[in-house]
Amino acid sequence: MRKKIVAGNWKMNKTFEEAKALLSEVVNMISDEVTGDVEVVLCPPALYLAASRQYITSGGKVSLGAQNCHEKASGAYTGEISAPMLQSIGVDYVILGHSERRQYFGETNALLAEKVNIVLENGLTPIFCCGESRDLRENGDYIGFVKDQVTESLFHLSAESFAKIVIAYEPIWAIGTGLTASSAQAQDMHFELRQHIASQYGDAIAQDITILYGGSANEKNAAELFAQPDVDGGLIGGASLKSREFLTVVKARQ
Ligand SMILES: O=C(CO)COP(=O)(O)O
Repeated sequence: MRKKIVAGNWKMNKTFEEAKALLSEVVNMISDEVTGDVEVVLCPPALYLAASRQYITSGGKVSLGAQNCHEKASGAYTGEISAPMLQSIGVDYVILGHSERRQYFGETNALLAEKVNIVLENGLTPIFCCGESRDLRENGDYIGFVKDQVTESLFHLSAESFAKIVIAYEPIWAIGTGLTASSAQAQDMHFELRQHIASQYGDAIAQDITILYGGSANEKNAAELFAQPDVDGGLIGGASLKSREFLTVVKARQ
C-alpha cells in the first residue's frame, strides 16, 4: 500500500511568530478533523525546525520536513545545514531538488544524488522533486527530461534504499503561477514515472513508491488531482500558508 502524503512547503515565508501560529493551527485542525490515513509533512524554514518539533507529537499524523540540506555530513561550509543536524532535532523528511534550488542555486542531478545519499544515510526520507520547464513541455521531450532527472539522481540506489524515497513531480510552469497541470497531465507523468521505476526496480517497488504532485495545487483542484490513480498526494506551496485552505487540501487526500 502506497503512503498518501500531503506536504506543505512554506518556502521562505513567515516570521517566527507567524510560523508558530500557523503550526499550532494546522496541527490542531488535523488532530480534530482529519480521520483518514494521510500523512501531513510540514516544511517550515530551517531556522524554525527545532521549535516546530515541539508542536508535533511523534507517531501522529504530522511529520516535520526540511526544505534542503547540504551534501556533506559536517565541515567548513559556512551557512549550511547538514542531514545529521536535521536528524538530531527530529526532522523526518527533506525536500531535495526543488526547481527553485535547481534554478537559483545551481543544483544538478549529480549533486542531488549526493544529497539523496546523505539524507538516507541519516535515516531521513528524501522528497525528491523533478519537473520540466514550460519551454520543454511545449517544444521538447519533457517526459524523457523528467525521467533523466530521476535516473541521474536516484537510480544508483539499491532497491532497498530506493523504496524509501518519495518523489514529487512539480512542473516548473505550474509552480506559483496559478497554472495547475490538469489532472490528466499529472496522471500521465506519474504513470510514466512509475513505468520508468518499474524498468529499473521492478513492478512491486514501482507500485509502492509515493509520487506527489506539486504546482498550484489548492483547495479547488486538489480533489480532482488526488483522484488520479497514480497521484498519491501533493507538495503544496502557496496553499500551505493558510491553515484552513491547507486543511481542505489535506482532507481531499484523506
Ligand atoms: O513549489 C511548490 C511546492 O514545493 C508548489 O508551489 P505552489 O503550490 O505555490 O505553486
